[in-house]
Amino acid sequence: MTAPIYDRVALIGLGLIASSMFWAMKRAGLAGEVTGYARSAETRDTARRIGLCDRVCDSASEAVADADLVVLAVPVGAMAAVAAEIAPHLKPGATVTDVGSVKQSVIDSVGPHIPEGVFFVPGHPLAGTEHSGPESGFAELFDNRWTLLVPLPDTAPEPVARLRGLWEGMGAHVDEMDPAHHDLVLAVTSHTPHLIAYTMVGVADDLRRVTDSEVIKYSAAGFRDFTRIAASDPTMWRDVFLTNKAATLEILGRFTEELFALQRAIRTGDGDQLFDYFTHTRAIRRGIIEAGQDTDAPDFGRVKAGS
Ligand SMILES: NC(=O)c1ccc[n+]([C@@H]2O[C@H](COP(=O)([O-])OP(=O)(O)OC[C@H]3O[C@@H](n4cnc5c(N)ncnc54)[C@H](O)[C@@H]3O)[C@@H](O)[C@H]2O)c1
Ligand SMILES: O=C(O)C(=O)C[C@]1(C(=O)O)C=C[C@@H](O)C=C1
Repeated sequence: MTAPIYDRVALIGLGLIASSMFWAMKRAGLAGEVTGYARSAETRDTARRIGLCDRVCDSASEAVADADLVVLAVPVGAMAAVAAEIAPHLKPGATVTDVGSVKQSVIDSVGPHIPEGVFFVPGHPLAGTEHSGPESGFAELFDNRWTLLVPLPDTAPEPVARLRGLWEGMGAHVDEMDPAHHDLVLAVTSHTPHLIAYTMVGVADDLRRVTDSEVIKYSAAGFRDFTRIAASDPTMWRDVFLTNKAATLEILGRFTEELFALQRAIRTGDGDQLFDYFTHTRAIRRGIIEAGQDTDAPDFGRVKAGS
């Protein structure tokens, strides 16, 4: 057990990420008292029942009063309203952070509500599952995963370093990034892949009458992964695409160009083009594993051994 990094932490929104943070903070003794608030009474009741948070409050203002760290863990589209609601109740010297999947829009919509004397350090843990709600969290979610902090240029270093310490204590590796770069990188690695998964599952569903239930019965690993991802929370993902519009449209444009090129290769029977393309992408995957950037990968040992 380490000494607490923050005496009082307030979690606003009690879903997958907030509940995982609570269990991870408790695991390592990183916070004194943790208060929590969620909009629905049902979620607050569930939180009380499962011991999520030391104190579940019936208003956001009560939860943040006297907190040294306030974590906004609601869908990106709800961040601004929550920030406006808590702003008058924040303690001078406190830090407000968020865990939203998009950063520029959170900075633009939350930033103006943060009072003078309160620090705002946006963040994003690159870890999640397709599950949501207060019962979906677990202490190990952030272990060995990245969290990106996106501090504003004029933020003092101390609150950033302290928040970094919290994430490291919860098991994460931490890096800093500027918001535009964050949003572009995530459009490639997370947002567009989710859209592709949603689309592929939609296509399979359209064909349901033709394929009967075979799509599910004979589901190969690739499609099963798509269905898992496509089960993710609709509110969260609606907000991601509405708020990271430019970057996802840019990546989708490039994606469809590549897709059309492959479609043409299939139609014209250009096996060389298909083979070269797949050889190239296989090399990218192997490069990631050889660089030790995905040690969780099941094929880590095999690729390392050169098979
Ligand atoms: N799920 C993931 O994989 C993942 C990963 C990293 C970051 N994120 C981001 O973390 C944030 C939370 O995601 P999650 O997966 O924990 O979601 P979740 O759906 O599990 O939980 C969201 C919580 O916010 C509450 N809420 C919604 N609107 C609210 C409002 N206006 N006021 C107060 N509470 C409100 C909900 O009731 C719920 O308790 C999102 O911004 C998301 O983009 C999610
Ligand atoms: O593992 C999953 O289920 C996720 O989708 C997690 C995931 C991702 O795309 O990697 C989803 C959204 C986030 O903002 C961060 C992580």
